[in-house]
Amino acid sequence: MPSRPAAGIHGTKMVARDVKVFYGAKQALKGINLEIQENRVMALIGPSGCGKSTFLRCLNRMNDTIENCRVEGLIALDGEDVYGKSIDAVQLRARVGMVFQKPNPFPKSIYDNIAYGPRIHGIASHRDEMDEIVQTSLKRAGLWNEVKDRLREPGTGLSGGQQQRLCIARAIAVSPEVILMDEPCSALDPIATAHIEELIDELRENYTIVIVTHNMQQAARVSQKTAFFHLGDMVECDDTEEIFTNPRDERTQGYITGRYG
Ligand SMILES: Nc1ncnc2c1ncn2[C@@H]1O[C@H](COP(=O)(O)OP(=O)(O)OP(=O)(O)O)[C@@H](O)[C@H]1O
Repeated sequence: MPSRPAAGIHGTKMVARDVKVFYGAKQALKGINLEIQENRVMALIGPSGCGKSTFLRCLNRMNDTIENCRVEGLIALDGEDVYGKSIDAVQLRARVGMVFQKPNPFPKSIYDNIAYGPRIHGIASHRDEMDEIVQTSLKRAGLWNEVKDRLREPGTGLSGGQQQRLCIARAIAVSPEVILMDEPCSALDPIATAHIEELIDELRENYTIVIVTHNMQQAARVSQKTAFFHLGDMVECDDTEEIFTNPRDERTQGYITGRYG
């Protein structure tokens, strides 16, 4: 296996500058500045309600779908403002895919769950090409061997852990550059969780990953960078090891030692 690139040589994939988010009159994010490096996993941690999911949803404009939500500031992908007028949110979400807390396969076959995105984005023109995409996506998500003989069966018939890997395969099928994961293991048992964590580690060779997690061990296991959020602020962001062994801010220290949150 080729050795992983050393820390520090990863380019910046996404940037947040002074990002503020409001739900009606209530401010949920107070001016977030963050850089997300490519081919790395960034974990977003912090007490419930601090704004982790809100921030994650800014990165692929999922907040657009929430009626009273307003976003200010800059979010850039490869230097381009994702809220810019020329950016189509559907195309953006193909580049910045998302996996949710609860596995949410479509009520379709395993095959069609994967083929759905490539179909609507016109990615495959022939059946053979689509078969190839389905197979590659399921392989990358570590699910192929378990489902290759039942591709026409419903995705909802899989176990929870398999369904989550199906959702990851579905995200991968449209060749995203960034994958956002919002507590992807919280509905899974420890074995399925270990499987997803291994997968995340493999996926970072090809994708940039941002994961929200409440599980501190998980953040420590899967991420190279960690950002700690508190009451709508991003308090500190550093190498994961540094955050967990030598945090600079006492709020981070309080959270990782379990004093609150
Ligand atoms: N759709 C919404 N409408 C109104 N307020 C919202 C909405 N979504 C989130 N909020 C509020 O914004 C703040 C941040 O919420 P968010 O879900 O981003 O936090 P979080 O850190 O992801 O929390 P958790 O860890 O509990 O999932 C909270 O005060 C929450 O109540």
